[in-house]
Amino acid sequence: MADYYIGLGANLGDRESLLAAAIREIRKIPGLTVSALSSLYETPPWGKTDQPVFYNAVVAVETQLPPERMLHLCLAVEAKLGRVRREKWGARTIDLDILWHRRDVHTAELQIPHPYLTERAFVLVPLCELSPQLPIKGKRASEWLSLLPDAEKIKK
Ligand SMILES: Nc1ncnc2c1ncn2[C@@H]1O[C@H](COP(=O)(O)OP(=O)(O)OP(=O)(O)O)[C@@H](O)[C@H]1O
Ligand SMILES: Nc1nc2c(c(=O)[nH]1)N=C(CO)CN2
Repeated sequence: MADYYIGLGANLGDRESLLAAAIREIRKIPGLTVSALSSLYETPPWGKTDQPVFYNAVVAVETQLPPERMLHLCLAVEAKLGRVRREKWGARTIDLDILWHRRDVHTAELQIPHPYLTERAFVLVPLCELSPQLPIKGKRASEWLSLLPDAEKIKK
């Protein structure tokens, strides 16, 4: 089990290069190690379905950095890679979400586990590749995934 799991998504531009660039930027952050990378997945848009197909992946991170600092570092990586916020759940060049941390966080700015984690096969499939036993809200990650009907639409 890692200290953090971070979800990466992109559905605009060169999606594979953008995810690779985001992982490079995360690796550059002092005081942090990326200990595992999931496969890259092609995933149908969730939530707002009239937008391009996404690429998604998850990285496992080891660090003592606190969650608020991790959020600001993730937002800085998004800004560096040209993320423009237009609409909720809309198309984006890059999105970094803090999916899970060793301790839960519930502040105005940050919710960990990520509020939609257990509803999103595009997150749970790569997360389960890394850590199927991860405890999330009283169940294992793999149990949450088994409850989702659209898991087979997530392709490596
Ligand atoms: N676990 C989390 N990881 C990242 N951002 C979070 C988290 N919890 C709350 N937030 C807040 O969400 C904001 C980012 O929202 P963003 O525009 O990326 O939403 P979205 O990607 O469209 O939707 P979603 O958050 O459902 O994936 C951040 O500025 C942050 O304050
Ligand atoms: N497949 C997929 N769908 C999404 C994604 C995403 O990363 N992948 N991100 C969203 C908002 O964060 C909304 N919908």
